[in-house]
Amino acid sequence: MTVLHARTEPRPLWLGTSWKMTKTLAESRAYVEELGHTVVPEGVQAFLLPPLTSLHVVLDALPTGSPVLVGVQNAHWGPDGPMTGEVSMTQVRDAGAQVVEIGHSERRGLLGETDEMVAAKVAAALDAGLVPVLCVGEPWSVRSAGRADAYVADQVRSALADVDPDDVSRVVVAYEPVWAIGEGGRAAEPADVVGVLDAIRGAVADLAPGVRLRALLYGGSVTTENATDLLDLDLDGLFVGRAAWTAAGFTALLSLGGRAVDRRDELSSTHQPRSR
Ligand SMILES: O=C[C@H](O)COP(=O)(O)O
Repeated sequence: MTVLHARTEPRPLWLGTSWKMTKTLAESRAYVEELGHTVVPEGVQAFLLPPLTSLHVVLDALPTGSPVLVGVQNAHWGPDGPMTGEVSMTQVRDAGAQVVEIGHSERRGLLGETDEMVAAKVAAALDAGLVPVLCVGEPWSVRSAGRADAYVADQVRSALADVDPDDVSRVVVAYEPVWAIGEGGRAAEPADVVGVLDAIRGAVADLAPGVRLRALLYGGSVTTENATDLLDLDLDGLFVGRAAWTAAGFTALLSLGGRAVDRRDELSSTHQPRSR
């Protein structure tokens, strides 16, 4: 069962995709050219996170004035300098990125990214004027032990430890349970998600009383089949992998996002106090 929530103006519904380690330059250009014909529904904030190699192609191929935000899937926390193979937040900003993904579970689990590195990256992203999309989420062992809420709240507290409370409103958090991501993952049921979203909001309230995140998203095996139920939860959007790796897939999800915005707006208007 899902519970529909009114949209609180002017908060948009975010719908974004990371292409992870897929797509050549030609494939990236073809995707964006196809997407170029899509009108992003009003009230939806779309974002694309191509591989770093395709950043420029994506920026070039988007129509002038496109509302789609473009970013990268990772950057280093340090200043420019001797760090072979890495790129800094300043460098990706200079290359045109507006958004940077931080702390995806594939990087934490497979590439040794620690909570400390994640926290340093969030602070560095904000310093560079980027929108950090901070990924958090529990492995199945933690979920099955009934500790998902506490585990994810700890990840959020740790990642935002070095952030000025006022800047918490510039951070997007994506709740992505590790067991829900990628091939072999299974999408979380709405009931799996709500408690963790509340725990994230609770952790943010402890760190920055009265401050709301820029957006709180869900990600992990999102498809056109489950997006509507997920978008009827009290969250600000979805972060999608495979289902948006074609322009047609992303377009279909944007359209579902537009319908979710309409439902939220309708609900808001029916809850307006009557004028006297
Ligand atoms: O970056 C997106 C998430 O990791 C979800 O990926 P997925 O939708 O392919 O499960």
